[in-house]
Amino acid sequence: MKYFIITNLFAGGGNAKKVWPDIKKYLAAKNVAYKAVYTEYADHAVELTKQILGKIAATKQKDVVIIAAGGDGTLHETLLGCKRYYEAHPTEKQVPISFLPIGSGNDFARGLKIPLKWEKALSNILHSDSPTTINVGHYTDLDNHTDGFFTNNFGIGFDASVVHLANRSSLKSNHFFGKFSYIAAILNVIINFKGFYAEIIPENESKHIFQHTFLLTTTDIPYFGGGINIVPTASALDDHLDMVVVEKPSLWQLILFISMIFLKRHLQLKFIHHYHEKQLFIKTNGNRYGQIDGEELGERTYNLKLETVKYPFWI
Ligand SMILES: Nc1ncnc2c1ncn2[C@@H]1O[C@H](COP(=O)(O)OP(=O)(O)OP(=O)(O)O)[C@@H](O)[C@H]1O
Repeated sequence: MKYFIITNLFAGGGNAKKVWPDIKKYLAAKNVAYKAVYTEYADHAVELTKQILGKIAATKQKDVVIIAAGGDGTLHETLLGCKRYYEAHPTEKQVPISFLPIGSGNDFARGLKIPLKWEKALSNILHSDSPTTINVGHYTDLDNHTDGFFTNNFGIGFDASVVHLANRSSLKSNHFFGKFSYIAAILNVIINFKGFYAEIIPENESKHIFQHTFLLTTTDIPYFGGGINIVPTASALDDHLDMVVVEKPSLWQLILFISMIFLKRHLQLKFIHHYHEKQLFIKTNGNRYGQIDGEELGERTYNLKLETVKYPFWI
């Protein structure tokens, strides 16, 4: 087996850079055939993936795996690179994606029970002998006819506003104070957030309308936001997506919501709506922040179709 490793040394607030020399030593000690490439800017992993797949096809290499080594953002870009490459080359055999979690949140690893310790995760990759089909999230923007994919979640509202604010915080780049940028952003959003209008159309159902939406997250895995178990029953192995809509809570409802998350019983609360569907449509009014796999989508309105599509993973 040969491994192509797409490495984001900036993942995990410097953690990836710290552990990378040990990962290389581990691979050398086990005589693993691999080639590592490094991301040099945001979105670079998409291009690197396409280039690697092009070379694999041109040299007719078999028994190859692409490993995304970094955080969920690096995995997201690697999946996008693969999907875009095979859209252009539909007859080629799809190379499986593997994930070495050396980022910050690592929600995909938590969701798929990939060990968070890199030694164990890498050992599992090297001992795996066949691909597993994962149903990743796929969205189509019905307004501008673009599309994209997500391994974890697509969030509109609260979670996306937190990602947006935290990314702009002067604390974020500090290795020690980085996590406080999220706490500060969460408090800021809780105080200032205004609920927004959203329409949800589950498969074969009529429209559900929410006038004051706080959180509208579609997820393929149980976790979001770096380990928050938002839908404990979600699974990337089935062909369904889970959506959680939280109506703007009062302070006591918010406290109840957070407490119930720890007990994994928050989905029973009256102001929380849970959907488990093969296909969902979302329409929102007013500009709102969006996030996809923890990466910012900017501020806009949404008119989306959401479903799953398959891709082979090496986990
Ligand atoms: N050389 C680079 N310089 C700056 N940004 C980069 C570079 N390489 C990758 N990036 C960007 O870094 C961002 C974060 O990467 P990633 O998600 O892998 O790590 P993380 O945020 O630490 O982990 P997680 O998403 O699991 O919390 C991504 O948006 C990616 O595009």
